[in-house]
Amino acid sequence: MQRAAYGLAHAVAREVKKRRKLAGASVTVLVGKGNNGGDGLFAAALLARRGMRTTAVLAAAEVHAEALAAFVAAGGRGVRLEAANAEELAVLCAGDDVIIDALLGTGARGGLRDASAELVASLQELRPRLVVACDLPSGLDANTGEVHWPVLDADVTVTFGGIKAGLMADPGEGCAGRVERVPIGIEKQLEHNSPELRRLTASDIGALLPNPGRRAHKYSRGVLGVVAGSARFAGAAVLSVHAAALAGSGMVRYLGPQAAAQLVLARTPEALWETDDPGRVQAWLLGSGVAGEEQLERARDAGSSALADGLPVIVDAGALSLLPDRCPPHWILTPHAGELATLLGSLPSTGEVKVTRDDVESRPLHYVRQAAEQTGATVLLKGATTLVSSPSGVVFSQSDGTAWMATAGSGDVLAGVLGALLAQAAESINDDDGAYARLGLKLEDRWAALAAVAASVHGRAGALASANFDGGPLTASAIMAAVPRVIGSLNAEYDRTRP
Ligand SMILES: NC(=O)C1=CN([C@@H]2O[C@H](COP(=O)(O)OP(=O)(O)OC[C@H]3O[C@@H](n4cnc5c(N)ncnc54)[C@H](OP(=O)(O)O)[C@@H]3O)[C@@H](O)[C@H]2O)[C@@H](O)CC1
Ligand SMILES: [K+]
Repeated sequence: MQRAAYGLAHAVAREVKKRRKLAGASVTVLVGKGNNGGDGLFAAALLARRGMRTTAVLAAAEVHAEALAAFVAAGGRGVRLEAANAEELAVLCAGDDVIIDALLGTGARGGLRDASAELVASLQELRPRLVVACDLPSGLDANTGEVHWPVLDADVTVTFGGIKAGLMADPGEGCAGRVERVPIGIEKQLEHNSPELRRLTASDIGALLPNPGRRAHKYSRGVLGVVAGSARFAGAAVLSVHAAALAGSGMVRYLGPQAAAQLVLARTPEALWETDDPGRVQAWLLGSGVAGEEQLERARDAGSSALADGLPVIVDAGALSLLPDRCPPHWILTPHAGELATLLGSLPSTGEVKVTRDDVESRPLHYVRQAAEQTGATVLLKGATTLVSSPSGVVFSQSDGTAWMATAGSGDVLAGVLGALLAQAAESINDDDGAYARLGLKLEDRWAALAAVAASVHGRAGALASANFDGGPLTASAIMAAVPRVIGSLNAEYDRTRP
């Protein structure tokens, strides 16, 4: 607990010092009855000793006794929270330089109640200057990222030991701000619990990105077949094919109506337009912008032959209605929340329960796992945080992008990037015993890991492109244009640092 409190106090002091002098700055810690409140009080005691004006709002009749004694001994002032003073205290706290949220931690059942809920709801409206959450924002489920409102949005979350799953899945991650981990000596124990939710780091991604060998030629580099776009949504074909070319496929074969093909070839003269049997491909991308019977039929045919030949397939947008009864794990579905709700509703195994877009958005981790389990496919659920579930239940979470990436065509670019990686990795992924094994990835979870690599490359490309415009807005084309540089720098960084 002392290590946790020290780490928390250190982070709070650093954040305050970015804005003003520490001595004389005001901090209020919101204290619940458990050890989370204890961490908050010990941290506040350390901050009091560094000259901050410290107040503790005690939200329970009994709080961590030893921590309260340390806090009082350091000169801190305690105020008891009651229904009658919740609003008034909210106004007072909102004027502070920083608030520490130590109401509920990993021992919480459900969300904030009564006066605590009232205090936090009012505070959230008053938009405090700086909020640091102790371990996790109170009201978050540490294991799922599900949220019991109200929650006080944190600027920084200082979390102890391992990064909880609930800080890597929305809507929880969206409340946590920047997450910082403080090691407290229990990390070795955590490593032995099989990690069910993983986030790949830049060096993991560098290790998994396909790299052409010297003897590579365009066929060995991975040929991607694409059934995307339609007369109405031709842009999806243009974007997905071009993104696939930029992300390193050896060749892209496009199948679709002439009008869309002309636009595809105008943007990507390297692509081939196939009017009948497309010949050899290593992987398929089906569905982005696909509409109308003729193009759906092409997607259906390509899907059937891929299934027969054991080829990996990305199933996006329009093709999500064409799934076989059971998909293999090397079929990667790429829905957004609304499409996932529709997909779940269409599966006989879901039964009578109606799943809505809102349901998926409030419990993305739950539903992405459910979809992977029910379909047998790997499922990539797009969002600010992208979750990829392997049918085994192992989930990857990547959150490398910017909010500007929620723009038309962004998903088509992701599908193209994933297609390129899949085509390049298809022939080696099952017998690769190096990179994947070194990261402790089981054979069955490799497709999910590769999809997470694509999500991260896409996110990083968006972040880089936006940074090029000083953090400004993006088009899908701008995201796409940054993809080669992101892949290049991840590879270069990995080469510099690899073991
Ligand atoms: N684990 C570790 O190794 C380390 C843990 N550390 C720290 O400990 C924290 C976990 O502490 P914790 O277990 O005491 O849980 P925490 O959330 O503070 O209190 C829960 C208490 O509140 C109650 N309660 C429950 N739900 C409620 C609700 N909705 N509304 C109101 N009350 C509610 C419930 O009591 P009950 O109602 O059951 O009597 C329960 O006793 C963790 O987040 C981290 O900060 C670190 O110091 C380092 C090492
Ligand atoms: K907390």
